[in-house]
Amino acid sequence: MIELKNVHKVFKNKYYSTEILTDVSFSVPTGSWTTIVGPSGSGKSTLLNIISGLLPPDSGNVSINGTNIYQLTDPERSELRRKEIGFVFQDFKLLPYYSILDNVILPLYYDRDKKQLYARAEELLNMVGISEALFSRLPEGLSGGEKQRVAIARSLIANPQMLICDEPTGNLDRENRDNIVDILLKLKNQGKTIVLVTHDMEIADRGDEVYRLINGTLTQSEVRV
Ligand SMILES: Nc1ncnc2c1ncn2[C@@H]1O[C@H](COP(=O)(O)OP(=O)(O)OP(=O)(O)O)[C@@H](O)[C@H]1O
Repeated sequence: MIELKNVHKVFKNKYYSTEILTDVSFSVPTGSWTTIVGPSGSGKSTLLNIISGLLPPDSGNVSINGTNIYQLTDPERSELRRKEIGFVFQDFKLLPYYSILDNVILPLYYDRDKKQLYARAEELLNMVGISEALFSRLPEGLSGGEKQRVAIARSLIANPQMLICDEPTGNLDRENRDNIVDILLKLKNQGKTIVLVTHDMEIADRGDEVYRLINGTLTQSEVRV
């Protein structure tokens, strides 16, 4: 369960002060899919960064399974992030000079048995529909949809409970988008908790809960988009 209570965030320096989140409270039950929509610049990525322990709020609480993540030390928070949260981004963020298989194992490269790690990576790549013929390619040899499927496999390498997805289908055509949505639904049905930001109203409709972020606050969408 992810819980945010009265989260407030201002970006400021000596020239400006911009209040991005005024008072955000919501919770995401374990094993559910929550979608966040909102205008460009409304603070959706900022909110994801706060939820995932990358950006402390100015006030308010963020807890994951009852632990206030900003009361943890930095190393404890990094460890929680590494083990419990998988990330999927619009631009895939695959490393260009590593093979597909190596991209998938990289998050755990230094602390797991390599043989087991490669076996798990192969299993994950199979699960997202990437054929073995692609395992040794560099990312540049893949289509956008394939890259995103590899990125999802990478996000699962540590078997995290949560997936944070920032516009995961923003660079994809309709067919690939639907394919990624199907994979995410399958993961949700396996018990993963998904928090997804999108501009695509058709995807928003696939989640269990939809929130709109407008003027610094989050409101639950009463009518499904
Ligand atoms: N580190 C920062 N310092 C100052 N302002 C920032 C910083 N990060 C984000 N912002 C500003 O906060 C606002 C919200 O940004 P954010 O990226 O969270 O919006 P978003 O809703 O995800 O936008 P989009 O849909 O366009 O990706 C924007 O006006 C952005 O310029």
